[in-house]
Amino acid sequence: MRVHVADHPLITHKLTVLRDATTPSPTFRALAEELVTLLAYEATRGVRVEEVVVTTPVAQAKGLAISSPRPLVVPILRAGLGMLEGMVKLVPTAEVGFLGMVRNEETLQPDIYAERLPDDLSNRQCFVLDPMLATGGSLIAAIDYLFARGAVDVTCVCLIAAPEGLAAVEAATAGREVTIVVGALDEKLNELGYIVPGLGDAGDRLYGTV
Ligand SMILES: O=P(O)(O)OC[C@H]1O[C@H](OP(=O)(O)OP(=O)(O)O)[C@H](O)[C@@H]1O
Ligand SMILES: O=c1cc[nH]c(=O)[nH]1
Ligand SMILES: [Mg+2]
Repeated sequence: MRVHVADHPLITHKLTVLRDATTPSPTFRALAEELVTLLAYEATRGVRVEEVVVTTPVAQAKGLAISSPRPLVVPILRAGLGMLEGMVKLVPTAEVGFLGMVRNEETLQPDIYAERLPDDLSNRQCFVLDPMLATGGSLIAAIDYLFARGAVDVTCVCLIAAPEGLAAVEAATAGREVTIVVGALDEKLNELGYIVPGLGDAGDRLYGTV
């Protein structure tokens, strides 16, 4: 598994405002979107492309175009939806599929409650969006789901990860083509399974349920 922890002052600055408990939902949503666009730059480093030639007003120029089949972007509902616009801004031709997952707050086990994905993901590059990688249970279930459908490689874009969750994803996906791009690697999980210091419940903060 390849892990890239973003080390850029702009990303850390935006994450700092996001973490602040006094940041209201509208600002939180705007920042989450901006952060994804910055992280997507790194996450799409390995996007499959093919050589093309275009005619400029002066001459022919060799260039690159995203190749077929198009990348598939999969936000994990609910919180991952707050990252979708930022990602498709950068890759407007991507197809979008959805996975709805909720973590049982007592057992911390993920449950898939909705799915809208192409049936066949063979030969597809998938980009999973979920702001929080805590125990890793949700991301592991999402990655397993995509590989079971035929995906060939999965890149996950997260805003904040806990070391415990990252290690769990690494152990569960050994031998498969998985990349994690994350804005910050935090200290630990607390006894409730929340990332410390983290930013609280990303879904609640995005959608104003607290
Ligand atoms: O790594 P894990 O321990 O599995 O936790 C991370 C998951 O928890 C949050 O979703 P949540 O279940 O709160 O659903 P929501 O997005 O609807 O709030 C988050 O968006 C991840 O999907
Ligand atoms: O810290 C956490 C852990 C799981 N889900 C969240 O939204 N935040
Ligand atoms: Mg939540």
